[in-house]
Amino acid sequence: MSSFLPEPPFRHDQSSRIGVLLVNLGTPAAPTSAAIRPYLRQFLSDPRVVEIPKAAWWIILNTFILPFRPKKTAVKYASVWMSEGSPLKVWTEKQSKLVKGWLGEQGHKEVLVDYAMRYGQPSIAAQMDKLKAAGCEKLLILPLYPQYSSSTSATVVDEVSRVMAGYRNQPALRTVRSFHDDEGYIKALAGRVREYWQTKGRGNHLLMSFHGVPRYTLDKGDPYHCYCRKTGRLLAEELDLAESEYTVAFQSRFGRAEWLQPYVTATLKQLGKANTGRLDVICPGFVADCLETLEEIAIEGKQDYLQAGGKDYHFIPCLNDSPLWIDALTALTKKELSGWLLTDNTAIDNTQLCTLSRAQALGAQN
Ligand SMILES: C=CC1=C(C)c2cc3[nH]c(cc4nc(cc5[nH]c(cc1n2)c(C)c5CCC(=O)O)C(CCC(=O)O)=C4C)c(C)c3C=C
Ligand SMILES: [Fe+2]
Ligand SMILES: [Fe+2]
Repeated sequence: MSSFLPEPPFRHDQSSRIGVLLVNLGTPAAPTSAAIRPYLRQFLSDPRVVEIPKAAWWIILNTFILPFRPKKTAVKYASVWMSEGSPLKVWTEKQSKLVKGWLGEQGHKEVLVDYAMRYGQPSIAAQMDKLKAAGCEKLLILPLYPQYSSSTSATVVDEVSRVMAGYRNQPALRTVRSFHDDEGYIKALAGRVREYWQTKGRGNHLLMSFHGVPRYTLDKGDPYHCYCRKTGRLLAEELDLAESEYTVAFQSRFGRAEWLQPYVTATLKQLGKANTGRLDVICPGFVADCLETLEEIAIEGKQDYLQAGGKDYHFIPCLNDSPLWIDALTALTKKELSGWLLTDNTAIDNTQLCTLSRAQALGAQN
């Protein structure tokens, strides 16, 4: 028997559309251990995320992590939960609505934009099905991780490929690999910092905190570390910062293995002890605020810094729905859709010119 899914009958009257799927990591449906456990199980069972032999990891996960971690994390999630839900979901959903609206305003009504989560809901499979059912024969997958890594963007592509493999009527597919040095993204980050400085004053030092990954992934050729460093350098250049005015560090270490260094906790203690005075902190690797920025950096990070002797600590919010970022994300989407958009000038003009001159030529013959 065929393993390919049945498709609805081909519709001759439906015009072809383009689907854009923004994909973020995922988040539990509620700040409770009951909701966190299945989310963590799915997330931490991904071999791209934890590269330990399957059987050994299964025992560790089910004996030492899943029975305890959800309860501890629930308290942290509760401290940052918004009235509309998890911050990661709230901001990601808003970003997809804004990009759809801004593309529509620019005349690209054939483009449908939605979002999915790699772990939890809405799933990549459900959202790809939805876009396909709405007539999308072309699909752009945009993982909302500026810095490519095997544990982020690649696992999104794995899941998209798995879903594609079940389709009889596959859409054309494009994926965005990394946008760590995209001009619009860097300018949006710089704009976020400048806007903060204008309203709240400016600190003596800027800490750029990126999510960490295990050190062995760098040794095995994952470019994530280099991409984070490059984003940091470009942001510093855009803000005219000297090397002594900023630090790049890595947060959210998980487990006992070595992760990318310097660790953010050690850096905060060092900066606090060194009489830095006021410290500003931004998380450029997260385009939406989430547990890791609002709890780990804005709350815990502040405690670490002040306890070490730091005087004043300011967390600069992530890009979220800032207009410069929505502009950048819309521009990035359009760049990646180049040649697909109906109003793509070069493509349309060429066809029209060609059709016109051919029609004229035929007209001249008759
Ligand atoms: C921004 C990129 C991210 C990378 C790289 C990343 C790697 C990575 N993460 C873990 C373990 C956990 N991460 C958790 C939360 C979390 N991680 C990211 C992003 C990256 N992770 C985000 C956006 C979030 C927040 C989700 C939210 O709901 O707000 C968690 C869950 C929280 C907790 O229990 O601490 C874990 C666990 C590993 C092992 C890893 C390795 C490559
Ligand atoms: Fe590097
Ligand atoms: Fe993480």
